[in-house]
Amino acid sequence: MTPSIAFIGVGNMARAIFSGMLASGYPADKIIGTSRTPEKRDYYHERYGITMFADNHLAVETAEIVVLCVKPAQMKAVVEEFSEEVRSDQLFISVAAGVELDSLSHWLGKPVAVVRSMPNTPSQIGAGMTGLIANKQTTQEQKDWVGELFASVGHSVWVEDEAHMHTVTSLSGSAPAYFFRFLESMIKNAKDQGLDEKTSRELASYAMLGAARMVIELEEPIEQLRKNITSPNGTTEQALLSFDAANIDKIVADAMMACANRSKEISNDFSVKKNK
Ligand SMILES: NC(=O)C1=CN([C@@H]2O[C@H](COP(=O)(O)OP(=O)(O)OC[C@H]3O[C@@H](n4cnc5c(N)ncnc54)[C@H](OP(=O)(O)O)[C@@H]3O)[C@@H](O)[C@H]2O)C=CC1
Ligand SMILES: O=C(O)[C@@H]1CCC=N1
Repeated sequence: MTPSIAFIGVGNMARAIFSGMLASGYPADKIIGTSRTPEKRDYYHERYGITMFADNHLAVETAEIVVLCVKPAQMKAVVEEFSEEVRSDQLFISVAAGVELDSLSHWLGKPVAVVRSMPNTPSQIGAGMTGLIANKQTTQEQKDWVGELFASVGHSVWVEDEAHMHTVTSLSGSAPAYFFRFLESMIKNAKDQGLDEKTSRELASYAMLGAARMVIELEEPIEQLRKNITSPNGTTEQALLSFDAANIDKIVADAMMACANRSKEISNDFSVKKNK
């Protein structure tokens, strides 16, 4: 039987996941969301047909699976507030950056299955990528179910070491924003060169999609795929020389480390272990 699933805190990430689930056939009457804002509750109910509650207690009481989608700084207060309602047969999935399994388990107040995930917003169109790690209370059956849930909105990988979730955040969780930022720069330059916005957007985004599909679908080294485009003394070579002159490896490494380090800071700020 299809389990009922509650999203606590419907914002960008919750919407990306449940709209991907709906598109892949998950019944709307099995999806609950919560928000403190009446207009948002009306909007999500009307737009997606899901049940929207103001009351997190009611959502947790009603659901078999609870997906925690509030901001990291809100997580402790939100979880502790409904912890009385937590049942030991429920499964909790957090999407929050940096918030550790131990902290979530502690705030939930009883031994219960908890999965920490790091999804990304392309889940909204079934093209998500999610990193996952489970606590020891999570059964293989529950892990399989979580795998299926994230498979319905894209792909997922399990990691063994929770420290790797910082890397996952910097590599796939936040990464769509890096690519959007790169596209924004490319489109801006194409417009500066005289092309219109719509044509520039289409050309740049299909080039990005095509490149990503080649990496995924052809089992060739990425370096070789790059070399195949780079004619000696041709046009691409000049662009790549310009990237190298600006030290692209350092630019990317600095950005990814800044992201991963922020994830570590969030972990430290909310860690039950470290703040005992
Ligand atoms: N956006 C992304 O790309 C990704 C985000 N994440 C994680 O997802 C989580 C949410 O991020 P995001 O969706 O971007 O943030 P949003 O601000 O878009 O969504 C959070 C939502 O939580 C709701 N909320 C806050 N407090 C409560 C409460 N007490 N009860 C019910 N609802 C509440 C807010 O709605 P209201 O004020 O109406 O209640 C808000 O819409 C974060 O922990 C983030 O780390 C993870 C991976 C990627
Ligand atoms: O920026 C953030 O904190 C969230 C987590 C990963 C993507 N967005």
